[in-house]
Amino acid sequence: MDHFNYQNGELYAEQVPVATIAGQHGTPCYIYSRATLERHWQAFDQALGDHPHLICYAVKANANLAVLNLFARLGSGFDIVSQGELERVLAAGGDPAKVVFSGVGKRADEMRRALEVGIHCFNVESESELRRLNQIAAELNLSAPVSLRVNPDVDARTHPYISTGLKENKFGIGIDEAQDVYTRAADLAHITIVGIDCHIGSQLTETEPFLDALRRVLLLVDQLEQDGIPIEHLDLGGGLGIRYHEETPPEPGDYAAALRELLADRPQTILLEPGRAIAGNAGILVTQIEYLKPTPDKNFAIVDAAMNDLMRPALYNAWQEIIPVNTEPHGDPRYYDVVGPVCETGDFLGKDRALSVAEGDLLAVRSSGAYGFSMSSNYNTRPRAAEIMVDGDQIHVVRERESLAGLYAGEATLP
Ligand SMILES: Cc1ncc(COP(=O)(O)O)c(C=O)c1O
Ligand SMILES: N[C@@H](CCCC[NH3+])C(=O)O
Repeated sequence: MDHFNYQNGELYAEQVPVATIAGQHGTPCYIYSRATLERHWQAFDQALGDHPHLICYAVKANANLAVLNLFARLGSGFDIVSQGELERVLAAGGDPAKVVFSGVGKRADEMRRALEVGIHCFNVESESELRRLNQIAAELNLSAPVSLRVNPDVDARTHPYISTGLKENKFGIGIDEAQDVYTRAADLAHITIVGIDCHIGSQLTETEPFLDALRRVLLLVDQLEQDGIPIEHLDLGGGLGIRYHEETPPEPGDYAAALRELLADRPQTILLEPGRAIAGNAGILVTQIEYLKPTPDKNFAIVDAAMNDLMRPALYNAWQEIIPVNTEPHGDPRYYDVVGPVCETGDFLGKDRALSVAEGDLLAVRSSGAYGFSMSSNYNTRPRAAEIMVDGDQIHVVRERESLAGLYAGEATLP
C-alpha cells in the first residue's frame, strides 16, 4: 500500500497531482510520500510489539535528510555503512546512540569519528577490523561497543548481487569461526561485546531464510553464554522484500511474528535494519517522454530519466512498474522499451511495456523510493534529479536538482 493513486485518471502523490509537481519542478524528479514513509516505519516498530527493540533504518536505501529527519522524530535508530551516512544522520537530528555501523571496509578515520560521537555499536566483519578498532579505541581511551557480523551460510534466494549471507560472499565472519573470534574479542582491552549481527541479503520474499539464519545465530548465542560471553542484543539485519511485480513478500507483521516465535522469551533486545521495505514503495521517479522512436524491430520510448537516475534495471535487470501519469490514452497502444539518453545499451528503465503514450507525456516508475536516488550518479555529466516530499497537500523540495556548473566544481585544469 502506498499513497500514489489515480483520481479521475490522474496520478496523485497523497493529495497533489503528480503532473503539478512535474510542471513546477521539472523532470526527472523523485517524489516521496511522507505518510507512506511513516506508516512503513511504524509497521516495523509495532510488529515487534512489547519485545525490547530498536528499528535501525538502513540509510543507504534513501539517505535524504528530510527522510532521515522523519524517522529521527519517530525515535528511529539508523544503520550506516560510511562516515558520510553518519554525518547525514547527525545533520538530520538522529541520535548517535541509536546508530549501528555496518560494512566490511571501515576506515580508521571513520571509526574514530563514530567512537567520538558515541554510536550504539560497530558491526565488525573481520578480525583485522576488530584489531584496528581496539587500537583506535585505545588511542581515544574509550571502549568500542561491538557485535560480530556472522555469516550463517544461508541462501537468501534473491539476486546473486544482493545475497550477502553465503560463505563465498565478502560479508561477515563465518559462523563456524565466530565463537573463537568472540573469545579473542573478549580479551581485547578496548572492545566491549554487546551483540551479534547477521544480514543475509536484500529483497527477500520468503521468511524461511531469515528463520534459518536466526536458528544458527541462536545456537551461537547459547554457546557464547556458556563461554561467559553474554549477548545483549540480536541484530537481525534488514532485507525484507517488497512487491515490485508479482512477488508476494511477507508483511512486516508476519515476518516479525515468525522471528518472535523463534526468539520465544529470550531477553535480548532485537535490532532490525530495514531499508527497502520502508522506503521502496514510498517513492516514484517521474520522467517525461522526449521522443517515440518506432523501428522495424522495436518501439522505443526515449525518456529524460536514465540509468544514472535509476540504476536498478541496468544493474540487476530489475523490473519496476512504469505507469502513465495521465491514464487518458494517447496514441496507439504499443509495446515499448523505455530507455534513457545515456550512451549505453544497458540504459533502460523497462522493456516491452504496453503503453498508450505520445511525446511529451509523463511516466512514473513505481517503487523507486529505495535504491533510486541513493544509487544515482552523474554519468554522462547529467545532473542528479530533484527530490520532492509530499505531505498531504504540501509540496516540499527536499533536494534541488543539481546545477550544471556544480557538476564540475572542484575540478581544475593544469597550470
Ligand atoms: C548490513 C545491511 N543492513 C541493512 C540493509 C538493508 O537492506 P534492505 O534494504 O534490503 O532492507 C543492507 C542492504 O542489504 C545491509 O547490507
Ligand atoms: N541496491 C540494491 C540493494 C542493495 C542492498 C544493500 N546491501 C537494490 O537496489 O536492490
